[in-house]
Amino acid sequence: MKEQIQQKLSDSRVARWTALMIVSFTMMCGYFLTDVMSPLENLLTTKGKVVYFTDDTSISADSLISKVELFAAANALSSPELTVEKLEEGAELQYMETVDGQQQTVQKTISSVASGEGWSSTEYGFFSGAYGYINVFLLMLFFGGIILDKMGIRFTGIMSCGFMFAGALIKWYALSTDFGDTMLFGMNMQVILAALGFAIFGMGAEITGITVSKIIVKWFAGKELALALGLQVAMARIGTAIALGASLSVARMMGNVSYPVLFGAIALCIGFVSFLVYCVMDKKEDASALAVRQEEGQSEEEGFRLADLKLIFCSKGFWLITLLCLMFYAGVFPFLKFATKLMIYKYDVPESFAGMIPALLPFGTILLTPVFGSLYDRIGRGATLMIIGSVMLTVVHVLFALPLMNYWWFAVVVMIVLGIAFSLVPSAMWPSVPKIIPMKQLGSAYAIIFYIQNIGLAMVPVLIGWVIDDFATLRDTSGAITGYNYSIPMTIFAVFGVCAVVISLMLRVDDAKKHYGLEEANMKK
Ligand SMILES: N[C@@H](Cc1c[nH]cn1)C(=O)NCC(=O)O
Repeated sequence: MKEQIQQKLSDSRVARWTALMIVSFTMMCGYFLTDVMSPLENLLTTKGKVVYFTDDTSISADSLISKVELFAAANALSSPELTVEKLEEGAELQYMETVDGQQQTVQKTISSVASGEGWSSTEYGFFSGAYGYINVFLLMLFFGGIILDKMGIRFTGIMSCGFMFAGALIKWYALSTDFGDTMLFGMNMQVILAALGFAIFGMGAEITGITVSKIIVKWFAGKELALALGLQVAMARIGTAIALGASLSVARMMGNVSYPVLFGAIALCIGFVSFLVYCVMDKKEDASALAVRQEEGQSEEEGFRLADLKLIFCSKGFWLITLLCLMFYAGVFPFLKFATKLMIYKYDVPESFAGMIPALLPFGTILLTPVFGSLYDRIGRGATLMIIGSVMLTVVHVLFALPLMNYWWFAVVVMIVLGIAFSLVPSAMWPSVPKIIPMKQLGSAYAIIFYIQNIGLAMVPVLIGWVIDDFATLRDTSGAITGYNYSIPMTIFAVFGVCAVVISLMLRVDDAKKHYGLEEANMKK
């Protein structure tokens, strides 16, 4: 009789790709919630109601009312006695507007009205950075990695999904509640509570992120690892793209910024259930791996010891990857938080389309990240891919900073280039970590990288929000905001790009010396 050879569940193609799809779906829901507020920056930073017209222009309700009344008075028309309540879908209004430097009478029809929250750019920056506050200041990501290596994938994943969901609910509650003028720490209570929710969500999202990375390495090591990591990132980017492309329309349709968050929380609930399904597969994988080890007479896998962290901390290659991650992602994710408003004020894109241009970036990466991942699996050249991506990031931000080519199509082209850069670096960076750090310490290694990365995700939006308020906001003599000059904020993003280029070059040199294998293919022939 032929002897049955024991196999691990992950040796089955169907099983490992199914596991990948399930956990990637959970991550996708998390990424949706991470960026769901980015297209709402203009709405959040406008006070009172915002009126959207059928020609895709928008204006604050107060400013519209005074324009309509001024027009009626100037033309001896009976006063329309317009109030905010009367501004509703379908209403037609006439007033004077400056078109190409000339005063013209315009007639517009309202398509929707949504409530602005009146936040300052500084408050928006504080809120956007909150994603990383608990991770960084309470060292939760660092502990999250240790919990992952000590307590295992199932416990950590369920815990972190729970945090994501709880944080999303708090954020939704804050945005759907009117706190009046209640202030806390010099900021509106709504901003503080929404930031708290986002901080708890961010802790959950990051710990889920390292858990999912470890899951993929567990199922795909020695197989299609970079492709699998690339596909997971690609699915996550679908979440980002939907958030950037659809969030404003949902807020406009429902009349309030809280609804996109509510939809995200519902999606996350489904993502949580899908992670529970994965846990069943994970248990079976562990049982089959144990049976293989027993059959082959191998001893129990050695557990994680705190002392093992020394190996991580002493690796120069690890620190270079970590710093590259900090600089590269500081130039991308925080940029996305401000990109929609950049499109409105620098490239004159109507607000209803403005989110579509940043949404091109994750859409491009959906295809390209797995393509570059598969390239890395088969051909190698990981360090080179990271250098090229970092150079592209720098060029893109320099182009955004320069006061030239302020055409929407140019913004589209530049955003596509950024999409390529944003595919190149992650598809090479994440699969490079297991080449430097062994599996046993991988949870902690990813956690430390994410920890340092989160310092950028937490601080850069705060910095940019403050810079926009103090150095980029253009005002008329009465102090009213007339526009924004994005040169300084975009120069700051370009500096992160330059740092990423220098670090990726150093990584390439270090790889040549220490032979991590970053330039070699991942797949064993
Ligand atoms: N640590 C995450 C950061 C993040 C930001 N938004 C959602 N997650 C990360 O780096 N993920 C890998 C990636 O390339 O998205």
